[in-house]
Amino acid sequence: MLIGVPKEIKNHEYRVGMTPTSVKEAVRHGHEVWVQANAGSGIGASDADYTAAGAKIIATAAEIFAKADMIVKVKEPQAVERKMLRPGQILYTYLHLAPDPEQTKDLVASGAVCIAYETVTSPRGGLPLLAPMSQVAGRMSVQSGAHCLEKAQGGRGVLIGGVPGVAPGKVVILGGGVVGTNAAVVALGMGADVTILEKNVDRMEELVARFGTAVKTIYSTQGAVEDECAAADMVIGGVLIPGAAAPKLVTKAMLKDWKPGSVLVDVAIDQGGCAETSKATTHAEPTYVVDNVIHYCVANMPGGVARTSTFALNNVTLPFALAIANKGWKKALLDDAHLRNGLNVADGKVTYKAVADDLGYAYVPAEKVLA
Ligand SMILES: NC(=O)C1=CN([C@@H]2O[C@H](COP(=O)(O)OP(=O)(O)OC[C@H]3O[C@@H](n4cnc5c(N)ncnc54)[C@H](O)[C@@H]3O)[C@@H](O)[C@H]2O)C=CC1
Ligand SMILES: CC(=O)C(=O)O
Ligand SMILES: [Mg+2]
Repeated sequence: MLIGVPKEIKNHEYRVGMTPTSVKEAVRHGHEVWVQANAGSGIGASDADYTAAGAKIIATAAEIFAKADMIVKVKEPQAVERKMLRPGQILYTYLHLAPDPEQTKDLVASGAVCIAYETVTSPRGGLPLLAPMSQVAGRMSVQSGAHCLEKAQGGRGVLIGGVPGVAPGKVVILGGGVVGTNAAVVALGMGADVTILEKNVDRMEELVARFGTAVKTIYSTQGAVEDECAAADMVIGGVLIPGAAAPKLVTKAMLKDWKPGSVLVDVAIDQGGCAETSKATTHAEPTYVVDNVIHYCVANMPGGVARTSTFALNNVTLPFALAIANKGWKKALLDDAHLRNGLNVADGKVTYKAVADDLGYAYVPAEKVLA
């Protein structure tokens, strides 16, 4: 199979779909890999590194999209990339379609086979191709939020860990999954006062088993969200209903009760965000203020630490990329129900129920497209 790796073009997105090591592995399995010139420059991988791994360096994305059987990316295809997709071409990347009707419309129109990293599942539960980026974003969220709390950034002027004699800042984490757990690791490491709001009782038991009494867990209701967030210096949004638009836990009306200069880091923004006032921002302009609350809503946070993120992502995406390339997408998806859960759009049909429901498309199960 001819695998194509274009350079990412989203704002300040420095990750790349395949590392030289991943390319070498694909070539070893008999595949041809075309990598766009400079695609790896953001992670310190040169064209020479890719050539040494067996890739062919191609000048433009257009040439890659025109010929490749499978496009391997990181971020959802931007409008100019969507125009280049071809019927039957495989697109393997993050998509986050539920909050993105424009992208969904274009992917349906393209006739391409669109496999979303974020909905592939695992026999052990969870979302294995989302998890490493959630680990990164969760850890980064506290680092970014702490920076926003500095006065020069418009923040409250609170040092998140406090000092002897002065209480630490209060960090409230909405959702105790991968983002939430990793945010807690860093917030606790910095000495913050940490509370996690969660809906899943088993998950709360796991959090307590892991962190002991160092974190407080509270069952997530609207009242709990109101009370805890109003007392917080930093709120981190890490809720998820897989594939669906994020639930709006924080209403605009709630913000008037929040501390002036407090910060909301809405990591869930790639699924639309968990606050009514959240809208996606970029690394170039990561924040804006609503009702004296700083909003940090960068939809590709891991792109900011592209080296760590690219290697972490490739660790989990490569085995499935090889399965698709070795067997062809239909057999790979028929053989593996968990990879099949990644199929969001194929042959002009929406094959992921939450996306179809949220955006008003007819839902066609993946099994029907594969029949
Ligand atoms: N902005 C960015 O750059 C990045 C964003 N993300 C996003 O972060 C979000 C969270 O991802 P993960 O932690 O991997 O998901 P996860 O599935 O591991 O955790 C989500 C948690 O939210 C909980 N939850 C659901 N509804 C809730 C509610 N009403 N109140 C409290 N908790 C609730 C679930 O029980 C679950 O434990 C996703 O939207 C993901 O796409 C992930 C990586 C990077
Ligand atoms: C998960 C995601 O959206 C990202 O890593 O950018
Ligand atoms: Mg997005």
